[in-house]
Amino acid sequence: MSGRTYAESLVFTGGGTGGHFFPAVALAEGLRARWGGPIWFVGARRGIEARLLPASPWPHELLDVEGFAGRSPLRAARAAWKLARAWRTLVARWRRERPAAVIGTGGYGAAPALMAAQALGIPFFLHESNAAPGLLVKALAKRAAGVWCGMPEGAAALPGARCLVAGTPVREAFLRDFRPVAQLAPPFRLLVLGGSGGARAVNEAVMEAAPALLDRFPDWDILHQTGPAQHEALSARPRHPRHRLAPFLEFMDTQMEAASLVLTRSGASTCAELMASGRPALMVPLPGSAGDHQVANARAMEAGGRARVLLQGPDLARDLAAAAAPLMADPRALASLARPEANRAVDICLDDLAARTGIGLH
Ligand SMILES: CC(=O)N[C@H]1[C@@H](OP(=O)(O)OP(=O)(O)OC[C@H]2O[C@@H](n3ccc(=O)[nH]c3=O)[C@H](O)[C@@H]2O)O[C@H](CO)[C@@H](O)[C@@H]1O
Repeated sequence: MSGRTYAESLVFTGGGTGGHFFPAVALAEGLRARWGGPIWFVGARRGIEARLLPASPWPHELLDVEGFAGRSPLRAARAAWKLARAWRTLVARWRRERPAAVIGTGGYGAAPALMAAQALGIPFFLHESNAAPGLLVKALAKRAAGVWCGMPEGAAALPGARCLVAGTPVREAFLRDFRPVAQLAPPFRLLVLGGSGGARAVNEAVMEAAPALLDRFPDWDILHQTGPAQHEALSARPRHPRHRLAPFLEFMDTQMEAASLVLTRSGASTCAELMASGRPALMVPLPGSAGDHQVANARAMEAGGRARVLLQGPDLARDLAAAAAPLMADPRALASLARPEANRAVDICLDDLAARTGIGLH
């Protein structure tokens, strides 16, 4: 994509996980409908974006960078060196081809572009989905032209920044009416999600609990997203004939629409998509996520009457079967946990972008 120029473009940067990449896709899709100028993506060569951007319509650049969190000193030093090299490359290019603004949705892949924008005085915006902001957002928030937060707790954790509570943007496939849960007919579907990378503990627990649950509830089947890394090993194991596995689900909106109940981790994008599609959830937050934000996300869903929360303990398979059984026993009663709410985050963020930069959007 190096034949195209960054000049006057809006650059989206974010990734590593889907939770950091898909909000950028959602904002870019919304922007495309309201602006005729060039749009770019900048991400990491080893993030989820490296798999998804080549098949997308977006011009993009993938940088050789890696994360710092939890690394040994040696690997952290290598990550710092790669970050500096990617930053220098972008600064050199953007001096000649100056973008109009840069929008970062977090993750290590967003660091070089956001830091390059800061160095060159290009206005930049941040989106933080979680209740507890990530490292990069904390480091850059005060210098950002605007910080768009998924939750009020995120804004409260960033004093001195120009925060706006906008919600978490969802892709345009989620900006529509969904068939109400109460209208679904047998076979009812339990959709198991582990976030963009899959969830090892949830996978193990579901493999163990599924046979008895499916025998007990003959009206149900299970579609289980394992994550690409664990798919092959899990596929080789015996399982119930109504238990299907998939490494990654491409059309998450239609998969959610077909589900009567979603058993899931509580990453911010998944929460936003469950709200938009009005699907009831049994949430098993990732233990030990930064600032315990997955527990905060799940509790917020529960407080909104949209989910039950199950904290991961030593016998997750047993706990999960005990929590799922009463929900599966009465699928129509699940409708009381289904509270669809239209997602307006894309427009809220883009209106702020227009107001703060003067970029004309229709
Ligand atoms: C382990 C980890 O670090 N998780 C974090 C990561 O979440 P992670 O990327 O796992 O989770 P999220 O739930 O936020 O987002 C997942 C996204 O991937 C999509 N998807 C997922 C699976 C699939 O098969 N197909 C598909 O399209 C979902 O529809 C959703 O848009 O970023 C989130 C947002 O900062 C955080 O809240 C999570 O704590």
